[in-house]
Amino acid sequence: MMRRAALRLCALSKELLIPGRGLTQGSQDPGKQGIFHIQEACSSVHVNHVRDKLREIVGASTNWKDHVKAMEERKLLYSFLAKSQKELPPRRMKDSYIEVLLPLGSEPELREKYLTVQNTVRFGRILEDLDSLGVLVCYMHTKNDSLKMSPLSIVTALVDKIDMCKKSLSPEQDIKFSGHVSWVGKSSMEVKMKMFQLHGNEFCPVLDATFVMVARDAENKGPAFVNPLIPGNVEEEELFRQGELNKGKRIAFSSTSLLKMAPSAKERNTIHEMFLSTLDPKTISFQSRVLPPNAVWMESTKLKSLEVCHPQERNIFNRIFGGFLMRKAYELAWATACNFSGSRSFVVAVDDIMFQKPVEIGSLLFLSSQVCFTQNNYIQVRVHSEVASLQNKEHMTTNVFHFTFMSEKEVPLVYPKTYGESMLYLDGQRHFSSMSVPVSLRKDYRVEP
Ligand SMILES: CCCCCCCCCCCCCC(=O)SCCNC(=O)CCNC(=O)[C@H](O)C(C)(C)COP(=O)(O)OP(=O)(O)OC[C@H]1O[C@@H](n2cnc3c(N)ncnc32)[C@H](O)[C@@H]1OP(=O)(O)O
Repeated sequence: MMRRAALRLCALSKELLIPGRGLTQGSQDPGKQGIFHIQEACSSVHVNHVRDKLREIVGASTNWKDHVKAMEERKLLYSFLAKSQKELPPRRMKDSYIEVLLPLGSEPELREKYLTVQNTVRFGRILEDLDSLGVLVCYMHTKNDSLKMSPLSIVTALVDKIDMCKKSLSPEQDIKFSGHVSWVGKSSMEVKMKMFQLHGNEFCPVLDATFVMVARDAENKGPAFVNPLIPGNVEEEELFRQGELNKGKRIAFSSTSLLKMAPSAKERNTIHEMFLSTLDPKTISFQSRVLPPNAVWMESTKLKSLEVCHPQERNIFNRIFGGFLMRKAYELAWATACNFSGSRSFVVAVDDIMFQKPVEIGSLLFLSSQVCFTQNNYIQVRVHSEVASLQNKEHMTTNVFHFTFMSEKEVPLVYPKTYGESMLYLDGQRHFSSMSVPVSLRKDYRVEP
């Protein structure tokens, strides 16, 4: 079995290609828009093949009943892990570059899975595809042709950001994803991905995403070294430098987290002013609170859901697939935004989704969503996810998700009542301010769950 998987891994890059579905469609050629020009990348992987390929690369079982045996086989791969990063051959960005085709236009039978009732594309499904693509990109970067199967378990650690561009997503036009590793640390890899949709004869950009993936040992128990990355030209050097900066920004963002540090003087002032504006002028008391006009209490915006994590939603390492977690959190966030605004809401940005702990199969997944900040038409929604097992009722946080939506009409302000909610408000404001897509871009743009 290991030998078979090895051969498949070696042949991966060639085999994945679909002849005739190349980069050459349209003048907005994603390869040419990208950082490097890839002569040989003239074909795309079909979206349906991505997961199968991932399964083959790590030798994951196709049936749940075989998962223990498959994991036993992976234990034999420990000896293939590098003892240091220096042992591993450096890679270029083009080595990990992949394109994936989601042929919604040319293969209508694919559409059902991606369709919303408003005849747009389900963003939750796109999140799943991005997650799988990100992992496949990393396996391309770390590919070792002499090995039977990859000794690495590559997991999603962070969705750094996803920015939507202005084009609407039609369920009747082909979509293309591209991605490559843009920065590496010792065991972590930053992956940049783009998404394009066919408009007329051109593939036009619709989304930019940056994920961080982490390589772990064969059983996903500890970190594992990944191949160094050597930038090949000035543009790639800039991308690499940006990756380094992103790491620095993440550390800075986390060290000033409101879980660790008090809010800034300006933020404290904001909260105090909000507090004062909710005091009932008729009673001289800190206790009697009334809402100002056109405002709602933050606590009344909450929505919750529960998922039972069945084996069907497993990833290649027999934990719950990160894309599934994102889709579920996104759909709850979207419902929260629509419920709050009373109108349709469209996702604008996703940022800083940290996968703190793996979710075990069989867990109960509790999602809790609330609006934590608003401005004009914008709604910042935070989803907190916790797991508990049937045996052990203790809840453990696994993820915190941040989504920015735009509503069709102006939305009320949200007011925190407690100190904890005030921190949620400020955290939401920080995430909203870090959004990089210019507000003016979003006119004709519709993406839904
Ligand atoms: C089988 C049939 C099904 C087939 C279908 C399946 C679909 C396909 C599925 C495909 C698969 C889809 C994929 C899935 O479904 S993966 C499932 C979703 N993800 C997870 O479950 C991951 C959960 N989290 C963890 O396990 C840990 O927190 C990890 C492992 C992430 C870190 O653990 P820990 O903190 O103990 O690690 P460390 O201290 O040793 O650091 C190691 C490195 O990691 C870097 N780092 C850490 N955190 C972050 C962060 N937040 N941002 C940026 N970087 C971060 C850190 O800087 C360091 O880098 P470097 O200095 O070494 O470079």
